[in-house]
Amino acid sequence: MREFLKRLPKAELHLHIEGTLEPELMFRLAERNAIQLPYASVDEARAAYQFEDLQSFLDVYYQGMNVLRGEEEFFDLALDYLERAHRDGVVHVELSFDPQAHLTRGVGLDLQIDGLTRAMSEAERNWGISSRLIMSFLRDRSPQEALQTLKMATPFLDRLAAVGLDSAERDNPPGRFAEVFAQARQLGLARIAHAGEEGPADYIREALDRLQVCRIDHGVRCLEDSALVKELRQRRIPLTVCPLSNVHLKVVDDMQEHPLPQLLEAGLTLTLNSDDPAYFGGGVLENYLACHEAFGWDENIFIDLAENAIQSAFLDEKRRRVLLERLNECAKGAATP
Ligand SMILES: Nc1ncnc2[nH]cnc12
Ligand SMILES: [Zn+2]
Repeated sequence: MREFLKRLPKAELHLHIEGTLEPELMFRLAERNAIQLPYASVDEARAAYQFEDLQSFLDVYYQGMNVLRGEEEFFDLALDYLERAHRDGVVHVELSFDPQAHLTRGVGLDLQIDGLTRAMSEAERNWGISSRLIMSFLRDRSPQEALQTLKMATPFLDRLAAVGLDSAERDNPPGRFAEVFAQARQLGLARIAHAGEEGPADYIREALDRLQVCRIDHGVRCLEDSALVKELRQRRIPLTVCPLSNVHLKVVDDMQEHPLPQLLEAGLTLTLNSDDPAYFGGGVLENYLACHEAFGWDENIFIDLAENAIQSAFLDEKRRRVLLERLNECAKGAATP
């Protein structure tokens, strides 16, 4: 199955580029910039990646990104990840970044976006992998700061596919960000938001109604509201589910307890993603494999999920057709049901 899942042309729609920072690269970048890390070694850093919930992870995640000081570090981070993704059979990535987490450390938005997009172009040239950039607002900071960040992004709008909303979900409902999402909409940007990861099903509804999002990141708690499930199904709103992340952040006890089979049974448009692969035990391929091991899913289910991701991606129609064609070729070689 690993070989089949590796060959399957996968699109990844939920990926925080800062969450791809492997300890090896963290140490290299720390040395380059003479930064003292709170870990004595790569092994010690990895051993510290034990989380109780989303907040305990975010504390480590924001600390780790301290080594990203200039354009070169953003470039190295993204190129390092895109090469790994390519080796795992990922053909398209939509990578989110958290500009406020860098602006507050004095790193300019131009350096962040230049470094990331330079790596994205190089990855496309080197390995044929396509990618888009999503600018996320931090929901545990003020709506005013999000508005300022959007304003700052005006010169770079042509390099952004969408805006997103992430960070600590509890007690930070999406509605707080209605104004900045309305402005993003007026600027022609698509909108997505994390909702229903740790927060209640109501936050998913609020993201749909007040932020007018076209995709929900996570969304696993939608099952608590059957009317919402019906709406998500009827409107074919994609959920970008990240099973290994949910296990590592104790949203669920283990893979066997993950609600993915119920979400599938409910007829929802699901995609599988890695969220923060450096912290949660692997990339998108490992997430596909974990589902095979936990639920016994066969090739046909993974073909459907891979198709959902390609159909739900911010892709031009020509590239979408190419990827669907590659998926078809791969499916022909798969076992028939
Ligand atoms: N899983 C997650 N939830 C919310 N914000 C995040 N930022 C990085 N990973 C995240
Ligand atoms: Zn996420």
